[in-house]
Amino acid sequence: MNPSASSDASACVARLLNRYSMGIKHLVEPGPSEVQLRTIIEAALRAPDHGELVPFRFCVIGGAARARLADLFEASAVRRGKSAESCALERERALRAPLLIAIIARIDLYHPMVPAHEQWACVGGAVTNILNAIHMLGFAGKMLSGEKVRDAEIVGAFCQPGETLTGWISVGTAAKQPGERRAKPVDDVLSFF
Ligand SMILES: Cc1cc2nc3c(=O)[nH]c(=O)nc-3n(C[C@H](O)[C@H](O)[C@H](O)COP(=O)(O)O)c2cc1C
Repeated sequence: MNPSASSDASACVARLLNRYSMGIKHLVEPGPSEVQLRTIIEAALRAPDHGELVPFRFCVIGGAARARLADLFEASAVRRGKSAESCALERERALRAPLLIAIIARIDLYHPMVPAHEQWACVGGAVTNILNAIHMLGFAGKMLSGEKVRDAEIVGAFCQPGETLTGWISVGTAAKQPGERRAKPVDDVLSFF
């Protein structure tokens, strides 16, 4: 550790190492306030962004707007021939958490300097920063996508031409402790050149 790092900074990193996704059925009120939401989006904007392209934008669905999203999710499941049970579950995916953040990628496939994979890396960084900020503010969340991100009607509700609907981060307060997680050893991914 850098000797100039404060004990506060160490505590922050320790907290980051405890970040986990929480299933939507365990996300309850309260969700973040508007001020907290803006902080969360500021964190997203700190993702490493080659060329400062900001290859993403966000659309928040909270309160009564979730019912409109539930209608969209359900109609998509019906179109895909899902069972009544699956269709009901799709409604729940929109209604359970206090708030959802749609992640909309804006990838410039023909950018002369920044290839698409670098822009996607930035989108991933934004998603991670959102999840970390949610966690650091005492909330919990989970990113979900599924087949419906490719449903033309749902895509049309969120995206302009050329944009990609990446999924939704559900956000709320965790109603339970996280379950046991599979260990991911550092040595499996770390080498020195
Ligand atoms: C773009 C993206 C889409 C995802 N879509 C789904 C999904 O549709 N269903 C799912 O179970 N997990 C999905 N995940 C994974 C979960 O959000 C979560 O990361 C995973 O369950 C591991 O949990 P952890 O974040 O606690 O490590 C997605 C993750 C990302 C980044």
